[in-house]
Amino acid sequence: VGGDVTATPESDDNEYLCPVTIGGQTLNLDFDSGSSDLWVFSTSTPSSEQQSHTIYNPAKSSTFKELNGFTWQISYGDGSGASGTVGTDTVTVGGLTVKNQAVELATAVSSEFVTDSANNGLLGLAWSNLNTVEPTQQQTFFANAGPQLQQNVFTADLRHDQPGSYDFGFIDTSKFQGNLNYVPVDNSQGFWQFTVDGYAVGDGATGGNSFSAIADTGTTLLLLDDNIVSDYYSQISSAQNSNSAGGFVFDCTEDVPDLTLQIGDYAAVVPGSLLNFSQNGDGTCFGGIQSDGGQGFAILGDVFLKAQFTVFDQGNVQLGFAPK
Ligand SMILES: O=C(Cc1ccccc1)Nn1cnc2ccccc21
Repeated sequence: VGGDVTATPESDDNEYLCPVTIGGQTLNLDFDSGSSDLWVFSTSTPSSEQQSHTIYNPAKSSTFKELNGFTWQISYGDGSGASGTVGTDTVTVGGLTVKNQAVELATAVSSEFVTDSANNGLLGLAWSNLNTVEPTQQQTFFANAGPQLQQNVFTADLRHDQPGSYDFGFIDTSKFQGNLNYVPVDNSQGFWQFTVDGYAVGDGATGGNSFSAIADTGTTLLLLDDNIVSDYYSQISSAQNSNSAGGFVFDCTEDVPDLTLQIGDYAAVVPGSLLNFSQNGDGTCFGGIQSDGGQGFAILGDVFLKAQFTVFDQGNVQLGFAPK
C-alpha cells in the first residue's frame, strides 16, 4: 500500500501545499519534514483568525474522537506558532489511509498563518519525538503509516513554479537520474539530520569543514553558516546584506553561481537559477542562500530540495539523494 500526492507551490515557491482528507473533509496542508505535529484550522479557531481558510469541522466527521484534556503548542524557528486541542480521525493522503491519527485543532494561530490563506495547517514529517502534544506525545502520520507501507519511506520531488509530489511507501525511479546516494541520519533531535562534508561555490574547489544539516521541506530557503554565506556572496559583486530586504540581495542582472554540497561521495548541485530566489521589485533580487542565524546546523529547505529527489527512509534511518 502506498500514496502519491501532488505538492503545489504557493507564489514564489514559498511553501508547497498538498490535499489531505480528514474525516471526509479535504484541506490543503503544508507538509513539513522539520516538525512533527499535524494541525489544522478548525471550528475551534477564532472566527477572526479563520478568515478565508478552509476549516475542519470535527462535528461533521463520524470518525472524530476527542482526546479529552490533551493540548499542543508549537513554535517554529521563524517565530510563527500555533496551539490548541487534540482528537483523532481517519486521515488519507494520496490514497494512503491512517485510522486514529492524532489531529490537532488550532485554538490560536500566529499572524503568519492567519494571512497565509492557502495554508490550512501543517502535516509534520519529522520524527515523532518532536511532537508537542501533552500529556501523551503522538505519532506522525508517516510513523503510523509505516507498518502498512511496502517500503518504509516517503520521497519528495519539489519543483520550481510547478507541481511536484510526495510519495509514501515506494520509490518512483522515473523521478530521478542515476542512483540514489544514501547518508546516515541522526534522529536524536527529531530532525532528518545528517553531515555535509564540504561545499563549493560555482566551479571552485570543494573545501570547508564538515557541518550538520537538516532536510526541511517546511523551510523555504537554504539556510547556511554565516561563513559559507559570506564566501558564496563574495562571488557576486553587487551582493549586499540588506536589513530592509531581510537578507542578502544582488542585482537581478547578475550571473548567480551554483552551490555544491558534498554529501559523502555525492556532489549535490543547487543551480544558480534556484539561488536567484525572487525579485524585490527595485531591480535587486533576493538570494536563495541566507544565514541560518547561528543555530549550529544548516537548514536545507525547499531551495535545496527542488534540485534533488530526496528519499526520507524511516526504516533504515537514512536519507537518499539523486539529481533530477
Ligand atoms: O522555522 C523554520 C526555518 C527556521 C528559521 C530560522 C531558524 C530556524 C528555522 N522552518 N520551518 C519549518 N517548519 C515550519 C513551519 C512553519 C514555519 C516555519 C517552519
